[in-house]
Amino acid sequence: MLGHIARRLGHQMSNGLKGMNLPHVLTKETHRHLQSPFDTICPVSMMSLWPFSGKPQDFSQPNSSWSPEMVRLYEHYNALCDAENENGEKKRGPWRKLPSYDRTIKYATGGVHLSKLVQAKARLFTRCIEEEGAAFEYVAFLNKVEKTCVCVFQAGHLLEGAPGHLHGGAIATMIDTVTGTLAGYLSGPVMTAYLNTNYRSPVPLGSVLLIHCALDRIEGKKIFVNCKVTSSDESKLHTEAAALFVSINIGPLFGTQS
Ligand SMILES: CCCCCCCCCCCCCC(=O)SCCNC(=O)CCNC(=O)[C@H](O)C(C)(C)COP(=O)(O)OP(=O)(O)OC[C@H]1O[C@@H](n2cnc3c(N)ncnc32)[C@H](O)[C@@H]1OP(=O)(O)O
Repeated sequence: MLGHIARRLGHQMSNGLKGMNLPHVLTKETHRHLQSPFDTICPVSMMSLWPFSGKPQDFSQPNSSWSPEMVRLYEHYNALCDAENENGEKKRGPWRKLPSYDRTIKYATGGVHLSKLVQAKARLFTRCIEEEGAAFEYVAFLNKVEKTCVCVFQAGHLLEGAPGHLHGGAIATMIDTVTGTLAGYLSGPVMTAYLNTNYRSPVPLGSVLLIHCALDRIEGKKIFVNCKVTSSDESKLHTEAAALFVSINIGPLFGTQS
């Protein structure tokens, strides 16, 4: 969720801080890191790099643990990120590959709840196991035109629930992550209000899955997103979900009142 805040703030920066009173939203330390020149419009993929002080590692790149099926699907969706115009020139396609880091905003205070030590050690849940291939290997692609997001997910051996099969909580975690990512890209900072999950068929550990999410509707502060988890060839339905996200004021997350 904080990743969305970073992107949202990056967006606000590139739009001349319209409607956002930064001194009230950000801590002094965070504010110090906003000195980088963000007055030019940045593509979404670049915005998400901000406000890290160094270049963070993008964990949604292929590594040696990715199965041939995982790599094939990655390449398939990656190819959709580029399109050609009528002159055969390359232009941006409707899809964007979303980068994925192991933490959210480095300088967020975490409100009043987190000690400095906890803040320094905080890691995004889905990226907290360092061994490649052991847990959540995934890459997500966003289609802003269609308001959809697809994630290619390889379920590692540390995610066992029923013997030899993927834990339902791990599936829900990925659904929350991908639906939350879509809601966040469409509406800015959000929190999950509910995530209704129906498990239709078990997932063998090591499987490669497709997680398809689509915007259902937006009603004021509420963003409704549907999701389907299928086998990589889409022939088998594993899980269905419906999620509600509510737009939030990020002030309290940064330790300010509003
Ligand atoms: C994929 C790779 C990329 C990875 C990138 C990294 C990102 C990872 C992304 C990970 C993502 C992970 C993300 C996470 O895991 S977020 C962590 C899990 N979620 C939480 O902890 C949220 C806790 N709850 C809250 O904070 C509040 O209750 C929220 C913010 C949700 C609502 O606040 P609040 O209560 O103050 O709301 P309101 O009074 O303004 O009401 C607004 C409207 O909403 C309706 N409503 C509210 N609740 C519900 C409900 N349960 N069912 C049905 N409706 C509900 C309500 O009736 C009203 O409707 P209306 O009367 O206006 O019609």
